[in-house]
Amino acid sequence: MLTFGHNMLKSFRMNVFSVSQIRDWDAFTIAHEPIHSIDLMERASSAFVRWFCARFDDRCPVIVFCGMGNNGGDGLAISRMLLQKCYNVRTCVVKHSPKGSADFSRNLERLESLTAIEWIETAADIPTLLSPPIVIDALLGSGLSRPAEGLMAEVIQRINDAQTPVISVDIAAGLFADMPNAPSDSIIKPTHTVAFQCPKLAFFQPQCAEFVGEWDIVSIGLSEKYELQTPTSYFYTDAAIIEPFTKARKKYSHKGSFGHALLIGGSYGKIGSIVLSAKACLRSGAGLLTVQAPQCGYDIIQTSIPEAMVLPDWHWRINTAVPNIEPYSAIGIGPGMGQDPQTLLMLRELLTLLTSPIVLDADALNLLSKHPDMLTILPKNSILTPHPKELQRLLGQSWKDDYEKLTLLRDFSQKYQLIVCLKGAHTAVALPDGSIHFNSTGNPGMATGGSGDVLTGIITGLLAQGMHPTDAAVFGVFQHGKAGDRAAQKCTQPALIASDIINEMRW
Ligand SMILES: NC(=O)C1=CN([C@@H]2O[C@H](COP(=O)(O)OP(=O)(O)OC[C@H]3O[C@@H](n4cnc5c(N)ncnc54)[C@H](OP(=O)(O)O)[C@@H]3O)[C@@H](O)[C@H]2O)[C@@H](O)CC1
Ligand SMILES: Nc1ncnc2c1ncn2[C@@H]1O[C@H](COP(=O)(O)OP(=O)(O)O)[C@@H](O)[C@H]1O
Ligand SMILES: [K+]
Repeated sequence: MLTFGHNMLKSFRMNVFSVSQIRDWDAFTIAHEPIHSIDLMERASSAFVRWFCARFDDRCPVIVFCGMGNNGGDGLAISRMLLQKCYNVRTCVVKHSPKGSADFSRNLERLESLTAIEWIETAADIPTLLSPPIVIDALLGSGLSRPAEGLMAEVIQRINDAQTPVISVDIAAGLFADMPNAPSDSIIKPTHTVAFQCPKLAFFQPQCAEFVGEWDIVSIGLSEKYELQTPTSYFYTDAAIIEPFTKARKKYSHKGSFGHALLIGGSYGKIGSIVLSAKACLRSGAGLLTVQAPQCGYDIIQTSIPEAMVLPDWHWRINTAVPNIEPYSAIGIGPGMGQDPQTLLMLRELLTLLTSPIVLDADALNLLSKHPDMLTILPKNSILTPHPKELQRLLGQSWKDDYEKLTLLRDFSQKYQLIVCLKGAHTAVALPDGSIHFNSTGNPGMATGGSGDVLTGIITGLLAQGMHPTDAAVFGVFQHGKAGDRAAQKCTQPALIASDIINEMRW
């Protein structure tokens, strides 16, 4: 009867590899394509140059700072290509090592025949960045083996002090790609990072935000075979996710074909939360929706969402009644619900009745945090949508850095076999198989009361239509952010309110 059922996520995601996997990917491509490493560097550099030239014209003076590893080699090749396109380019190389990598040295020879290289051997050699050029940072890439120190740290500091756009090649110099830096480390603060082939884990960590800036991925044609055969736990959900879910509705489908969702929430003064969830749930395509809310919400919901049915609680201010769950294909609970002891009893009783996954948000999560024994009775693949504070409460502990946060998130999701959507920029969806899926959509305009309630409604609506819980979570998070992006385009980020996200939902 329902449209979706099996997990379609598998073939529509981008892998996020570790540094050592990226190194192996490089080597695999070199061996199997086959291609010489110097030609792969040429491919990477021209991909960067295409990105660059599409955004900055040849009137902008450019200064390329290079190290002596392969990231520096990229920088030298980028300098040559920009010179050949008539850009005004200076190339500075930081002499941090007696000898450069082989491909660095080849590119040095190639560039020296076109222009003079400025060597930085002491702090006195660092050029003054007075009339701000655009800086290209090819100082250090994914091969960073220790924090930048000495002369390298000095160069990084001087670039950061200059008020100028900085574009990092592959990753900002000094930033570890997949482990935490110390707070005192010297790291470039780029306006943009242009990464080769796949994002680095650091790009998704709030603590790395100023060391990443805006980022883009450029393809450099690394082996598809390697990507398919190499296991990873981290994935990036980009626009390709939409493809399998954009099927037209069948001609003779009817409202019964698209499930019946039940949303439980709202309390006196917070009926708006469940109204937002309800509207989003209907817009997600659910065939029917019932909302269970306290008596005080009855008129509000009937008036503001005539499309929804209402199951009023006998209690005026809070939810207390355990619903008959039989008619519903999915249930979402929590927005605006409050944490009254009677509501807790209802939640506990409801959980014992469930046989299929449920969506839990807001106060349902807070009640779970206070009574963690209930976590063990949640059906496998139930979907939790905490923001970081709610996650902290669920875990009963905080984390020392964002990398530890991901480990704790994964352990929690695997321990209880739950899907956990940790909300924020790049919402991280942790699945019971141990994988974590970072979202690509959304914007800071969505940091406004009610945005999360909208997400609960969307995921519940997708689940009600029979979508696999994994797909409902990852796809729902993606579409929620996408609608938020459309809304921000229309009304700007500060003016965006949660209702705008609902109004911009499209499938
Ligand atoms: N597959 C791809 O994506 C492709 C990647 N490519 C490019 O290769 C880059 C990775 O290159 P990479 O491995 O040579 O490393 P890179 O970052 O240049 O630095 C290593 C050098 O720096 C040194 N060093 C380390 N830490 C240091 C520190 N703190 N302070 C000072 N020195 C330090 C280290 O020497 P060590 O002293 O550790 O022996 C070594 O000499 C990658 O980011 C991308 O730009 C493309 O060309 C082709 C396709
Ligand atoms: N800076 C941001 N970038 C992208 N998305 C964001 C950002 N801030 C918040 N969001 C999104 O907005 C929603 C906020 O949810 P939540 O914190 O639960 O808000 P509320 O409780 O007010 O509904 C989440 O889906 C989150 O991913
Ligand atoms: K770099």
